[in-house]
Amino acid sequence: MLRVAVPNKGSLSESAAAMLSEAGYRQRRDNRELVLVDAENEIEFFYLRPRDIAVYVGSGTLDVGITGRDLLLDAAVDADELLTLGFAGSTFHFAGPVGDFTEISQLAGKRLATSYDGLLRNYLAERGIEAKVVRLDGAVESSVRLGVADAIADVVETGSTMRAAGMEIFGEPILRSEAVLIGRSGEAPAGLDVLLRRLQGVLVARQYVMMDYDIRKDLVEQASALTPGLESPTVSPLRDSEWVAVRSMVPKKDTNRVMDELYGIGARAIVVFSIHAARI
Ligand SMILES: Nc1ncnc2c1ncn2[C@@H]1O[C@H](COP(=O)(O)OP(=O)(O)OP(=O)(O)O)[C@@H](O)[C@H]1O
Ligand SMILES: O=P(O)(O)OC[C@H]1O[C@H](OP(=O)(O)OP(=O)(O)O)[C@H](O)[C@@H]1O
Ligand SMILES: [Mg+2]
Repeated sequence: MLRVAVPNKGSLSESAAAMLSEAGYRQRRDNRELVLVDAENEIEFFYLRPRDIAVYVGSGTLDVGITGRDLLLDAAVDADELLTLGFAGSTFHFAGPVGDFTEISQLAGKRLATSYDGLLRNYLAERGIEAKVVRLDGAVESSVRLGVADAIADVVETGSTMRAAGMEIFGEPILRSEAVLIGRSGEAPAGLDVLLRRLQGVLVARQYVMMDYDIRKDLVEQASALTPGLESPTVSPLRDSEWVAVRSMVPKKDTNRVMDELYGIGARAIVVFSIHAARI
C-alpha cells in the first residue's frame, strides 16, 4: 500500500485534502484522525505537521508527501519534488522596519529572525554574509518590534501581515514556494504512477477548459493556431460542407481572450465547458 503524508494543519491542509478528494481518494472527516486507509485505492494517508513531512519522506518511512517547497528545502533531507501542485503559493523574503534596509549586504552582523533557519543559513552562507539567526516558531513579524531581531526572513503572500507590523521587504526574493508532492529520488513505490496521473488530472481539470466552435473550412488553420490544444484540436465535419466543428482544450485563464479572437476571425457558436477530470 502506498503511504502518503498529508498536512494536518495550516495553510496547506485544506487544499491538499481537497485535491486528494478530487483525485478520487477518501479523506478524513474528522480533523483529529491521524491515519486513513483507502483500501479500494490501495493507499494510506498519514496526517502530519507540514514541517515534519519532509523528514518522514526523506527517511523513507513514508513513500511520498505533500508539503511546501520552502519546508522541504529548510529540512535539508533526501527527498525531491515530484510534482508542483499549484496552491499555497508564497514568496520568502527579507524584511525590516520601513526605511532601515535596502540591500542584503547590510545584514552582516545583524540579528535575523525566521522560522526557516536551515533555508536562511544556507542562503547567507552561499553569499558570504555572516549574521546571527534567531529561530522562532511563528509571528516572526513581531520580533523586531519586540527587540529580539533587527530584520526578518519570512513567508509573504499578500504582504498584509508585513505592512501591519510596520515592515517592508527588501532585496531579491529568497525563494518562491508552493505546495509540492515530494518523494525520494530514484524510488518508484508501487502505486505512485497512479497517484501522479490522478493529481496531474486534477491540475489539468483546474487549469483548462474545453472549447467548441464552428468555423469555415478555409479558416481552420488560422483558428487552430489560436487553439492548438494539448496535442492537436479535433476537427469534425458539419452537415454544411463549407464549415467544420472544432474542439480543443484551452488554458482557463485565456478563455475570454481566445473566444474574442476566434469570433474576430469568423468562428461562431463558441461554447466553453469545464473539465471534471482528465488523464493526459
Ligand atoms: N499566508 C500564506 N499564504 C500562502 N502560503 C502560506 C502562507 N503561510 C504559510 N504558507 C505556506 O504554508 C506552508 C507552511 O505550512 P504551515 O503549516 O507552517 O503553515 P501555516 O499556515 O503558517 O501554519 P501555522 O498556523 O502552523 O503557522 C509553507 O509552505 C508556506 O510557504
Ligand atoms: O503576506 P500575508 O498574506 O499576510 O501572509 C503571510 C503570513 O502568513 C503566515 O503566517 P501565519 O498566519 O501562518 O502565522 P505564523 O506566522 O504564526 O505562522 C506567514 O508566516 C506570514 O506571517
Ligand atoms: Mg505560519
